[in-house]
Amino acid sequence: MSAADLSRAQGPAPVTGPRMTPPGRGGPMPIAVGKPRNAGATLRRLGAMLSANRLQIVLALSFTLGSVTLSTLGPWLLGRATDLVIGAVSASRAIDFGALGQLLLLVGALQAVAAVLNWMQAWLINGLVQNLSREMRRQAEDKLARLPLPWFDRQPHGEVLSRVTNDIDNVTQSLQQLLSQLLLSLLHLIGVIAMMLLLSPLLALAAVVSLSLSYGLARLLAMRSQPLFVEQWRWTGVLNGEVEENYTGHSLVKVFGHRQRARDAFEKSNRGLSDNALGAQFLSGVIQPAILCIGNLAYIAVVIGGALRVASGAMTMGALQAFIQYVRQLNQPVSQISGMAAIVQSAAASAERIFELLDAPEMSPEPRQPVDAAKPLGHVAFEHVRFRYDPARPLFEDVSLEALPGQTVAIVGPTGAGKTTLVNLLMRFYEIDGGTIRFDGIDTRTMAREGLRRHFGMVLQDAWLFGGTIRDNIAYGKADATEAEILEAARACHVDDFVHVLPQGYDTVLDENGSGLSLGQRQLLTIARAFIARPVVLILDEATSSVDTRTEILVQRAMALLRSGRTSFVIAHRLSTIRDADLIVYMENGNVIEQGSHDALMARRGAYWRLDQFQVPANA
Ligand SMILES: Nc1ncnc2c1ncn2[C@@H]1O[C@H](COP(=O)(O)OP(=O)(O)OP(=O)(O)O)[C@@H](O)[C@H]1O
Repeated sequence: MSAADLSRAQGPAPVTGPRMTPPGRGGPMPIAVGKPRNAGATLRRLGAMLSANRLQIVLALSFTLGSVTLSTLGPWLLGRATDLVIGAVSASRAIDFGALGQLLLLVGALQAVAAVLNWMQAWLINGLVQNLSREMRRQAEDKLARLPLPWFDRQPHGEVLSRVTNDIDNVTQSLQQLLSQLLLSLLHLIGVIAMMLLLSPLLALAAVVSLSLSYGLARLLAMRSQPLFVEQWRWTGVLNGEVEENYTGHSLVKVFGHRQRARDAFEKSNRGLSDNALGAQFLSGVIQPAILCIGNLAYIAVVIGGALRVASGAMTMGALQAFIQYVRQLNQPVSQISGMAAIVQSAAASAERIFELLDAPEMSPEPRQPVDAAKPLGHVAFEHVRFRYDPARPLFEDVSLEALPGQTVAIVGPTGAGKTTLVNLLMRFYEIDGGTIRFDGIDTRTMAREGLRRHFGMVLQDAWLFGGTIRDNIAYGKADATEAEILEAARACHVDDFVHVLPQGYDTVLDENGSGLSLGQRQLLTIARAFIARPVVLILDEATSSVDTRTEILVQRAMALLRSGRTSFVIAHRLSTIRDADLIVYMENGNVIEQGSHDALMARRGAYWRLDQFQVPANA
């Protein structure tokens, strides 16, 4: 059995993925996660999740409205101040500095209040979105623990990890932007257009026409650049894959003389990436200058038209000044709103992937009143067990075997025989389709999964360690392990032999690959971990990988000690190590072909005998 089987049960580790740069927009970028299938329904569901904090949303909306209204009044009041000065000068009157001061103070106060309201809405929305993000992570984490292993089999690991990390992250960042900026920009746009219409409907029309032109052009360029961005990220993925493959298989690439082929493939991907990135960046880079250019032309038209209206007395100088300021403010909300479409799409696609995970069918529910063995003895029995991973591919059709308390049962057979599957079913990583598996006479389906698994200890081929000290790695087997127990386990399993020569001893920090320790040492460490847990039933997956002879003897010795006095299932790859097992079960294509003691099976001269003959030279 590989550690992958176990790690599937233990859930994912974080990964990061590429982020996509949409045209003409700064700030956090949406991830290239594809198009949502049903954006409307997904956004409604997101909205329903957000509506749990209705009060915060209403407050944030009110603050935004207040902030935009106050800041939009600024240019108009300044225009009135200008008219006050010009009116006094042209009528050769003294300037009313009192009124002027009041107007300027009012503008300053309005801007200050608007800034405070703006800050408060950002703070509220930040809290709102972070709450949602935390809730989504919590739900995803809970869900992963409830999903059956077959679900994980169908998903690439990276895909699951990406949903829990990148997608939630993307939804959070996008919502943050959407909620704070979209509304602000929309209200700002409405406010500015309303003020312009009030000041001069004719000039307002000219400004709105120019605005529509810039928007149309921006959309056209964005549509052209979009496929190039998609290609850019596709090539980035290909290139990343190649770099990873060539880096991890560096020596193999060289040994098999594939260096030139790897270089050619890399060159192709590298060119694909740079060509598409160049096109995408060029088109998206043109958007801002084009908008700016149209905006400037409109600005000139407004200034000339406005000046003519002032000259004809249809408009005051202050009104023109205010109008020009509003024209200047028009572009920003428009470009922000146009960039939001990409964020909405990206957020909806990510949210859809998260909801897919949250809605995936779960494991069969736990029994209402789970049964457990009061004094577990370790009696395990498979009774006519039927099981298929794939309904169309038969595997276990009628498997029966029994391990009495304290017995060692060795499971042997060619690759793909079903040895790991037997363990998967025993631990209820998968549910059987028929028959019964009993633990101390209790049908395991009537036990809680956690409760059942507590009786088992596993030592797998791929010695699974986690980032932490050697002490932590041993103590992982027992939550409240004392120092004396850790030392006892370490000594019994020959871990102490190599740890006491390490400069940091038991405080030596390992990474999750256990680098710094040999394979044999890592195996000894996992044996010590099982030793300290003192489970009733042991599952040992014998190492096939070669370790040096001395370490192998130590591993064998530690495993033998671990087995003594407890029921053990040993997935054996070398028959020499299981000759003294109480029961040897020979499997092939999911069927138990033979079972009995070594001597009995040898006497039968069947499949086991043939396997033994085949292995003799290796064992000799
Ligand atoms: N998660 C899975 N989904 C679908 N089929 C699977 C899954 N795991 C194993 N199988 C299939 O079930 C059969 C038994 O596999 P299993 O891993 O139990 O064999 P094994 O005897 O442990 O092999 P090995 O000695 O190579 O580890 C194989 O045909 C395998 O392809």
